[in-house]
Amino acid sequence: MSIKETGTSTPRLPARDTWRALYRHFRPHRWTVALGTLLALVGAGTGILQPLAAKALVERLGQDEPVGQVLLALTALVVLGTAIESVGAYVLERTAESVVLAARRTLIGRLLRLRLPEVERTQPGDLMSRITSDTTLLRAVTTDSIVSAVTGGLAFLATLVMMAVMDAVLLAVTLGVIVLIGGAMALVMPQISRATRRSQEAVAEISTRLERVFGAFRTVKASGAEAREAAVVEAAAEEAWRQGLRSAKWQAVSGSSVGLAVQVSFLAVLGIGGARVASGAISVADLVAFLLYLFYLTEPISKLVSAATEYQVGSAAVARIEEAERLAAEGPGGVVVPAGGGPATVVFEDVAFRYRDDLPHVHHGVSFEVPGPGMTAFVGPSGAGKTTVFGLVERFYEATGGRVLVDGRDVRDWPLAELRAAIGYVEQDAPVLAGTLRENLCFAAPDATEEEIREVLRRARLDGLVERLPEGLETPVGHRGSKLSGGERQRVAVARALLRRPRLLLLDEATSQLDAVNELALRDVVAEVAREVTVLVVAHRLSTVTLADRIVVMDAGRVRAVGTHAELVAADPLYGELAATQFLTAAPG
Ligand SMILES: Nc1ncnc2c1ncn2[C@@H]1O[C@H](COP(=O)(O)OP(=O)(O)OP(=O)(O)O)[C@@H](O)[C@H]1O
Repeated sequence: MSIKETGTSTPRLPARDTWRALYRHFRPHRWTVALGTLLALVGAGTGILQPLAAKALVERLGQDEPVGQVLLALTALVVLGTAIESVGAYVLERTAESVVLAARRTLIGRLLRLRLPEVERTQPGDLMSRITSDTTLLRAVTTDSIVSAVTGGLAFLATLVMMAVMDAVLLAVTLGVIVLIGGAMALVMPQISRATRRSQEAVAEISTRLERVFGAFRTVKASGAEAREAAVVEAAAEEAWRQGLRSAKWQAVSGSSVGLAVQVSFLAVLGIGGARVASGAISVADLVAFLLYLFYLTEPISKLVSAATEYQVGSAAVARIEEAERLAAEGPGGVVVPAGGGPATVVFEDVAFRYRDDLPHVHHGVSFEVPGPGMTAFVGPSGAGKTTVFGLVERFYEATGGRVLVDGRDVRDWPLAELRAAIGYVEQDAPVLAGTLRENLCFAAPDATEEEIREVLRRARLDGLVERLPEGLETPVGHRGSKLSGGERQRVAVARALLRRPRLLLLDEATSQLDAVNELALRDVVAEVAREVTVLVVAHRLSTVTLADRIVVMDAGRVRAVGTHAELVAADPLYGELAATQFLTAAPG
């Protein structure tokens, strides 16, 4: 698998897998594509009948016979042919759109359920471009190219039969030339696929880079990095352009090779056919008819070549789509109504954990017990593994050793959605999503009533803010809540978690200081909640831990002491040292 943290090079799928993957996208639409193909054939058939009708019309005119009926038939043929062709074109376009929609649906469903470690080793911009850009390349290969292959293939075979009837020797000459030039084209085709793949990777790189810039726009500006970042995005855009040109060049080569095949065949047939006419093997009329058929071959061969070209483009896209679909995802989620019940218990039994196989362990046998309710604070130097505890409780990651128990049940045995429904989680940097304040509050509890929202706003001391905002709860908060202050964002995140009515609240305290009034207010809210609910806080401030019923002191991936503030000040030198600074996050010791 190669959707990497840096670079997005996609491996080429083996030909059999490409076929299988493309067929999977095409299969649900096979009957509509068949209908589209049939309509295209019928449309072409009425086209062939039109000259016959025109001929009949002219003959009747010459013989002074009534032409009303023939004229009517001719008009009907023209109208019918046009109508059938447009219906056929619509059916195919519609199918193409449906193929893209189905591929997008599958990818969206999959990517939104990705496991966290998978997301962390990929680039969001790259994943997004697989949904938006790569899927569109499936359009042609699952519809137009099939119609071209079928209609072109049939016309090609029919013409060959006619040519065989005329003269088998000249047919062999023609086929010889076509096979030669076809062989040369087989070498060109993979170039189109490679260029398309690289072009798509460059497009993904543009998304990735832009995502990085807009994700930290203030920092980009403050660092004066606009020009440097623009240059990198432009370089990716230029690479997409370069690869687009490469693909166009190879497509032009393959397109012109059709003309070349026919021209060379023409000369070969003319030479050999002339000799056969001279020897009396065939007549001049046969030779002329054969040459006419030869030129008639141009269109079907063009269709076959364009089908093969579209296949190459599609195979590049399908490789990138397949790759994203194979990333590890969690089971189906869905909104689970919290089962209710009392405060949860949390137990860590000798938990060992590392984020990746190639990284050192972050937890080396972490053990503690949290009987609900009440507040348990986790303190320790930065990087000690406190936030990681929350990641394991939520089962964003799985322990590599030991057990994590919630309510006495291993988190691996919980239905995931049910486990998470029991938990309210406030991340350290309190993410707020683009959208309105109401959408943010109800994000974890879509069915919350107005009364519940009002109550939670009051508890999180957000009621004043809502009154001040011009559109109240319906005010948009900007990308990542950029229109709110840091403290407001934090309180929105707490309110959101509370609205979920959790049995277990995980609160990762922000390292930045809230203003004194808000800090006290938030502390009171958490203390109040802790009376009924199990609250785990990664604490960075002394004011938080003094309220805690239990403090877990962590250091370098181990629990070094558990106790109350008074007990730990007396018994644990590291805690004593941290507490003396008032601010509980020290540099790793
Ligand atoms: N997603 C991740 N992938 C790889 N390593 C990670 C990841 N998250 C954290 N780490 C590493 O794991 C270690 C523990 O991180 P953790 O966030 O649990 O520390 P912490 O005790 O909460 O620190 P702080 O108080 O600074 O928030 C750190 O060394 C960190 O670099």
